[in-house]
Amino acid sequence: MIGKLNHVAIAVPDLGAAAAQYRDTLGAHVNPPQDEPDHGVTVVFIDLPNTKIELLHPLGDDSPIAGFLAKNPSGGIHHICYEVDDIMAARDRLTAAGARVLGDGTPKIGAHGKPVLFLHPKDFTGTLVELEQV
Ligand SMILES: CC[C@H](C(=O)O)C(=O)SCCNC(=O)CCNC(=O)[C@H](O)C(C)(C)COP(=O)(O)OP(=O)(O)OC[C@H]1O[C@@H](n2cnc3c(N)ncnc32)[C@H](O)[C@@H]1OP(=O)(O)O
Ligand SMILES: [Co+2]
Repeated sequence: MIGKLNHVAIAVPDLGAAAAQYRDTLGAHVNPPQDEPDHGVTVVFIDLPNTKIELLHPLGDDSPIAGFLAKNPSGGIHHICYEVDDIMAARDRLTAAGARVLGDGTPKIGAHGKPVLFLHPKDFTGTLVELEQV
């Protein structure tokens, strides 16, 4: 069911500083910031030869990553995103297996304009998993 690793997301306290570090210190191709109000974050995608890094910063008062950054003020790896062919079939398979799909189970449109879902970290060895239909 899960396919390629689409991205690894890192929550950061200072988006500009983190983007500059990836651009200048690590020499990576850094894309401009994208506000994603529907998700409560601003994201910066960094293109790597085999996947992407997604830098995340809270947007608005009710960001789902605010708690994570409060617990990890220097930032940290927030989630990993796997690609799936059929997100509804994936959701139904995961729900049947007893995994918690976050929200009401209805995919949202993510930063790449594709449907995404999130799975509770406590059900996947302490790791927040995002699925993106490609
Ligand atoms: C623009 C879309 C973009 C894209 O790629 O397209 C995105 O990726 S948007 C990314 C931001 N959106 C989300 O993360 C949505 C899903 N996340 C959530 O709903 C919350 O973050 C949630 C429910 C995972 C955690 O929320 P919160 O921290 O407020 O809840 P708790 O404090 O109750 O946490 C419960 C429990 O889980 C641990 N936790 C929280 N976040 C993470 C994490 N990222 N990785 C691992 N573990 C996490 C937290 O420490 C609690 O554990 P406990 O042992 O009980 O302390
Ligand atoms: Co993501």
